[in-house]
Amino acid sequence: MADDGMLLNFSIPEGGILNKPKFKGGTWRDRLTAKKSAEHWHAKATGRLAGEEAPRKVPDTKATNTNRTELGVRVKQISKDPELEYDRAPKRARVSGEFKPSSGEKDDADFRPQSNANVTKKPGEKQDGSKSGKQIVSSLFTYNPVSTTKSLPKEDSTNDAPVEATNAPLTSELDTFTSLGISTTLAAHLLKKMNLKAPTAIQKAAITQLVKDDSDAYIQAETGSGKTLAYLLPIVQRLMELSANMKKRKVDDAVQRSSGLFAIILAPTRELSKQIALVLEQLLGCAHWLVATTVIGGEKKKSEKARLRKGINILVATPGRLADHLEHTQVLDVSNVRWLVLDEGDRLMELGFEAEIQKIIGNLNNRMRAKKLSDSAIPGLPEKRTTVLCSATMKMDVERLGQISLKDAVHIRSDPAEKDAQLGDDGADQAFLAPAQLKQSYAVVAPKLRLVSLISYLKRTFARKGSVMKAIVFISCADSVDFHFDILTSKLQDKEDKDKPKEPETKPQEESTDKKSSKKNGITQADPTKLAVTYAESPILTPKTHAVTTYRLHGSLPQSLRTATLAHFTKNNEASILLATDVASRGLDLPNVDLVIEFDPAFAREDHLHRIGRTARAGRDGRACIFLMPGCEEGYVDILKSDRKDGETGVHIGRQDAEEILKKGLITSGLTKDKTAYMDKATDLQLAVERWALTSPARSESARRAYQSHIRAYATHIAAERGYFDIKQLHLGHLAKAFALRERPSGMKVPGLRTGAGRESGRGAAKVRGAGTGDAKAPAGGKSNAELAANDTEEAAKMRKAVRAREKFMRAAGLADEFNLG
Ligand SMILES: Nc1ncnc2c1ncn2[C@@H]1O[C@H](COP(=O)(O)OP(=O)(O)OP(=O)(O)O)[C@@H](O)[C@H]1O
Repeated sequence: MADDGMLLNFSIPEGGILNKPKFKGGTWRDRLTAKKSAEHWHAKATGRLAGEEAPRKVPDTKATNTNRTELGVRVKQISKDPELEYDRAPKRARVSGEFKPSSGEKDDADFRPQSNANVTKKPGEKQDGSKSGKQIVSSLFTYNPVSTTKSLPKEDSTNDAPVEATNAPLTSELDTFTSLGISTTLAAHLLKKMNLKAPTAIQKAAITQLVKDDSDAYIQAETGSGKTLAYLLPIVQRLMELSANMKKRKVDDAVQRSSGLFAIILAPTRELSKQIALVLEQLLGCAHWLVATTVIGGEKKKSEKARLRKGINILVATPGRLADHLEHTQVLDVSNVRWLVLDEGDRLMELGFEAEIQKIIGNLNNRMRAKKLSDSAIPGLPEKRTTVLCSATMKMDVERLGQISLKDAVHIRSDPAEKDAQLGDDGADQAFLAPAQLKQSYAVVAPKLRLVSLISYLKRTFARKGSVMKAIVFISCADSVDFHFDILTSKLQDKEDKDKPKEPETKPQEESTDKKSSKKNGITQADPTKLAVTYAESPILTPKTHAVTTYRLHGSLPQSLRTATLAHFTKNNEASILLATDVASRGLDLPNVDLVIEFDPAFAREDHLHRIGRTARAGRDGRACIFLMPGCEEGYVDILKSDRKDGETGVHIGRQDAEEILKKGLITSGLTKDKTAYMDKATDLQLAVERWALTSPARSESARRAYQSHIRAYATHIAAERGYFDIKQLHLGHLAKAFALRERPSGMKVPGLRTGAGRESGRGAAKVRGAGTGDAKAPAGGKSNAELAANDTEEAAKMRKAVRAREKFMRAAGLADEFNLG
């Protein structure tokens, strides 16, 4: 037998005959190189390198750092298993089979599959993705946090059941304005000129009390219940009576503008003051001898003085401006003032007007006393001044305002049977609720999907002509409003135009592809990236059948522009969306608002109630949807439930998730069988937005600013609600994607996160996020999570203080921006 024919009866272990050597000594780099080299030769020996690639293990997605899926983050994964360890960019995968890298893109790691686990295959697609169908790779849909309320039963099925409106005019034949003590002249005017047939419940209660009694009053009723007329009607009625009496006694012809100032209405903002003045003007149409005006700043004091000099009977004012006039305008005589109304009491206090209000009340008291001593009071004028405090919500500071301004006040509510408003432990009003007919829902949307979900939601909302006329989208800060306005009013390119020369870096930042002015539907279309432009048609939302116009409103816009924008939005009878900060949350009565979207949740429950109260007014229907992120934010649903009269039963709060929103908004033909088509569409949309942001440094900068301001604003949620909106739980890297950013901007100072601590979206952020989950490890920099949390609280408190100081400074400096909250 020849040697070469000898059989050796050895069993070869599966792993090969070469045992994996243990490497000792040297630096970690030497050890790693030696290990890799051994593995290489081992693979060669087993024939893998000859033609096929060694199969890479699919990493355990749970055990890995989710941040590696971030846009622009070079993939680096550390695992205990050396076969899973790699530090190289995996191959680019095609998105929708069409995506090619943009020359302007810095890093495209987000479009690479990190592992097979990240690849969603369509039915019929080959396992290796080499394809018969398209391969969808979307980092938008990977590593998203899981919703904690997904398993809850759907509650919106009962949403269609008709609910009786709680802020509508009364329907009983007995409830007429005249039955409350309003004169037939005034009641006829209400009917004929203002189309108001019957009072609302709060009007019934307030008018009955205030037309016959001089006691102070505290009016509290839900949003959109007609509080403005509840205090204006009795004042006008009483002044008309005074005038009639003077005529009868032949003391004078009647009350006229020179007879004196009888009533002052204070409101926290110029917008609100103007709105009140408008309603008052309409009312005075039947008593033209009574004259009203406003002193609200924003125009020269000289012209305000001139109007005051001519004589007025009713004054609508902001506290800062009135206090100023009381000090410097001699001609302003307040000795006859018998009605003082403090509208939106809690807002007046929040904006720091306590000192001004105290000054005004002190001044009124002094002048009234002096007049009484001089014995020249107008006959028939009440002896005592009536102060009315008006608010939809009742917080600690409203109580404080009540202490300053009211004496033995009567508490007026829509339903006298309702229990008295009580302050909860957190100072929140337990009795205040949203109008019952308002349909509320929440959308659970992961941070990465927020932008595409918002666009999809709006697309769906305005798809059918006439279904929704007006929507307001609340956004936390001015920078973010500007950023979203720019996106919604720009023409996003579906695909990258390879032939188009890249925009030079030096090109003026304001220039955009859709800058030419045009006129459509009476609305001027212009370059929306210019701050002076506050409304423009929205190409991305406009279906074939009708135009959709997007507006923006925030406190950083000049007053004249804000006023003009609101006026235009009010008059626009076509589909329109207002993107706004909380400047639009209080008191504003914008007609025909069908939908309120809280894209960023409000900083406090009261603000949330005021925001959603911009719809479902005076008995009309309305819908409100709040975007919440999976995780702790979902706990906020309990707050939503407590907004409802039927809160205990926990019904009528609809739930939607991103998948549903994207499907409904992006898949227009219901025929598609492809269950993942929405992912394709959403990815394309996200890419289009990112390309749009990359085409100009101005846009990239705007995105970065919006992102930073958003995070800072997030840190200012009130302490009682910070459990739901915990900045330490915020996935900063994922959130960057919602601002069209491919990575989290570096060097950003986030409350609770030191600059540089999270060089990349993953690391620092992950450590801080761990704080909320009891992770005891000290984050980079040696600070404990508790310290970071404390820092966060301090930072947030500092920030709030700074905002208040800024507002105060603006007022004091005569920049007079009482509304500058954006
Ligand atoms: N009696 C009535 N009948 C029908 N509509 C009314 C009546 N009274 C007021 N309205 C309308 O209701 C809307 C809301 O009124 P108003 O702005 O006074 O509400 P509000 O209670 O002050 O709301 P908010 O708390 O949000 O400031 C207005 O458009 C107003 O014209």
